[in-house]
Amino acid sequence: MSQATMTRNAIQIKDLDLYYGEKQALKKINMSIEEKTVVALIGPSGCGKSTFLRTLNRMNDMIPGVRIDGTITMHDEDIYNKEIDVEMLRKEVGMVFQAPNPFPKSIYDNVAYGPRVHGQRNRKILDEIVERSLRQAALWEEVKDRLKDRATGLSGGQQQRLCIARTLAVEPEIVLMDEPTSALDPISTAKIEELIQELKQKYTIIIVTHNMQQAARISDRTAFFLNGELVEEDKTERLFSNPKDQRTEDYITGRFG
Ligand SMILES: Nc1ncnc2c1ncn2[C@@H]1O[C@H](COP(=O)(O)OP(=O)(O)OP(=O)(O)O)[C@@H](O)[C@H]1O
Repeated sequence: MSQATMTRNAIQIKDLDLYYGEKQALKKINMSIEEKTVVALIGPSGCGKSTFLRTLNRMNDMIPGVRIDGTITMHDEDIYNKEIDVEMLRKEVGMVFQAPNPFPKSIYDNVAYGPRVHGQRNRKILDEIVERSLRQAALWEEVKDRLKDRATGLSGGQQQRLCIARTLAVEPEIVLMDEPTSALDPISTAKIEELIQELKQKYTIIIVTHNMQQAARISDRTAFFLNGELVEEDKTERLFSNPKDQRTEDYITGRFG
């Protein structure tokens, strides 16, 4: 097989069940996610999209009463294995949240935060990481002359790109995004969507979105969730033009949701 056609899974999910106490929020989810693709998770409110996203870097571990069965494999290792270092996992699988949440620090310190936590103290290397990450997040030109300014003074869209830069600074393999544009205006949303297209050359991106048009615009594959089940997962174009399951068809044509 030639290099160009060789694909590798970034992460593989097998028979995943998740319970919040008695309530089952994810039911036997099976999915393989290829590296360097954009995967959109869609479905009506409460269907389990965010819960599923959070299982991929063990963010649900922090919620009391959560029980998880099944396996999630990255590099041939189950990320729920007791020996896994969860901090390292979250470096490999970064996350960007719905509302931009920069730390009340300078722009520079926000981006340098992760590398510093992981032991990087060399100023020159930190400078390089900060510039590279801000460039990757398409924010460098806008902030290069005010890196010492407080991040909270940036616009919402700039703050969200800063949060993306902060995630990229530790060189993750996978970036999880939970409705990253829902708090942004249309221009900022367009910038983030464009950025996601750039980022997939280097990263695997898994994004929860309420917006089907957004899923259709930016993702290679789309997964439709309903009541904790993964109903259908396919190439985005195919899922929207020729869904296999009646429930997917009903959802994408707006019969419920
Ligand atoms: N911390 C929690 N404790 C108990 N139940 C929860 C918790 N978080 C989510 N749930 C429940 O799990 C189900 C799935 O929720 P989840 O937030 O994953 O759905 P979602 O598809 O992301 O919804 P939305 O689009 O509204 O964000 C819902 O029934 C929700 O009430």
